Amino acid sequence: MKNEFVLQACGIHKSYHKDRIEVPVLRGVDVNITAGKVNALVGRSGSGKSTLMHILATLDTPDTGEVIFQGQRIDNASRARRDAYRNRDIGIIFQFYHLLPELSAIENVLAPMMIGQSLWNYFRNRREARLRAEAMLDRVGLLHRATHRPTEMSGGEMQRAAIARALMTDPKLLLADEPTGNLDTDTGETILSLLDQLSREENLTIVMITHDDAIAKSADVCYRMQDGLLETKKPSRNVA
Ligand SMILES: Nc1ncnc2c1ncn2[C@@H]1O[C@H](COP(=O)(O)OP(=O)(O)OP(=O)(O)O)[C@@H](O)[C@H]1O
Repeated sequence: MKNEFVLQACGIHKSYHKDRIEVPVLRGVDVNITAGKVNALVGRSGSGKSTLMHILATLDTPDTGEVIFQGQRIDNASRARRDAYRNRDIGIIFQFYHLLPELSAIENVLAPMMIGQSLWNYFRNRREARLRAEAMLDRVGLLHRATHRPTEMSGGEMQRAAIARALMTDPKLLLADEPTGNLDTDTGETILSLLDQLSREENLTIVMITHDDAIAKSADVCYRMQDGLLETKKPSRNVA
């Protein structure tokens, strides 16, 4: 089926080396990320979820194996192509938001455009970028906090700002590493519903890493990381 899987990884092996001892983490991971769905990668702490996410984001390279985005290999693509993939094709959000403390919410949303000068080419001019930033803050329900700095926002608001920043280039795919890991249960649920809504309304594919089975079960598709391998795909909402 064309485009059923927006992102695929096959035969991913990854070991770390510490004090000349090999620490195998991924031992042949295969994953097919279903387009337009919320895909959860669940596993206990230390099982290798973040390692896999970094490889999917091309922030790290596998020892062996392939990462394929929209049918094209991305793990061994040129540096320029990998940069474009990270900066435009996908959005990334993290547990601790990674906002710059001295910038307001809207400046944080615009920050990747300021730092990566080439990203300015994505917009015709600064005004267009600013309008897009305002629209994305509005999309995540944070426009009323546009001028607030991170210390003047709640955890949920900071994560909304990070989501708005990730949406700036209209990515196909959002990678989320424990997006609710630093939030209380209720705030976490509102962020999960926002991600769910974005997936359904914008046809955005979401890959969400979590150690929490309850969160994983709320996803459309769930994969479990165990002993360096990813268990077969299951429709999580049907799992007891
Ligand atoms: N740079 C490194 N050098 C050596 N070992 C590492 C390194 N980074 C991670 N590890 C080890 O690799 C394993 C997997 O780490 P990873 O962060 O991918 O797990 P995780 O499932 O995301 O865990 P958590 O849910 O606690 O964040 C862990 O046992 C960790 O100690």
